[in-house]
Amino acid sequence: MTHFAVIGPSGAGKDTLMAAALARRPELGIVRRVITRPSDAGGEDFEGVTPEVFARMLAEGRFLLHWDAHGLRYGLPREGFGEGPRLINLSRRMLAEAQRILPDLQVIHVTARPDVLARRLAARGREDAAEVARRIARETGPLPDGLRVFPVDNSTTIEAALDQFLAALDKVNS
Ligand SMILES: Nc1ncnc2c1ncn2[C@@H]1O[C@H](COP(=O)(O)OP(=O)(O)OP(=O)(O)O)[C@@H](O)[C@H]1O
Ligand SMILES: O=P(O)(O)OC[C@H]1O[C@H](OP(=O)(O)O)[C@H](O)[C@@H]1O
Repeated sequence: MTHFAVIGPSGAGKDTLMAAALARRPELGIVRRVITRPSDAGGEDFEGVTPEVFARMLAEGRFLLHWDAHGLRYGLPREGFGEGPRLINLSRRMLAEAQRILPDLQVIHVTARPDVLARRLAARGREDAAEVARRIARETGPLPDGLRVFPVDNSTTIEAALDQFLAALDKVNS
């Protein structure tokens, strides 16, 4: 089984590309995240919980990995990992820890030009303008060494980025 961490700045298109890849490669699974965000927020398919419920799940050892970002808490439930390859929408800051826990970890790094990110986040409308600005400004530093990283540029069309994304998946699985 191979684990693919899908990383990159907010608005780069991680969720869009993961969903599109799933439609084309049915053997893939996506780890459904637990997030302290209202369940009706849209975008990815996730489990929305209150901070209290998140804290309880954490104390019960329910998460393989968890992190905080954008004023929210994110958890990857252990039951989301099973047979078959998995796509994982992961914080860039979690890569080193994820690599320790999942030694076969491969990384798909989705990026887009900053002006494109800003336009897409504004159009998505999930966050207000101040939060969009904070997301654009967020820096996470260099990626850790020793990981196999496949870059995907999603500055133009989703089809062009999906071709790069699927090529990365196929390279690992071939
Ligand atoms: N190539 C593209 N062309 C036009 N719009 C796109 C493209 N890729 C993604 N989008 C749109 O940009 C917005 C951001 O994409 P998405 O939510 O997939 O990004 P993300 O990386 O998962 O962001 P976040 O980390 O904030 O959840 C969405 O509204 C999506 O429909
Ligand atoms: O900036 P870094 O640390 O890489 O990522 C932090 C978090 O930001 C995004 O959250 P969301 O999907 O917009 O809620 C990513 O999915 C990730 O979980």
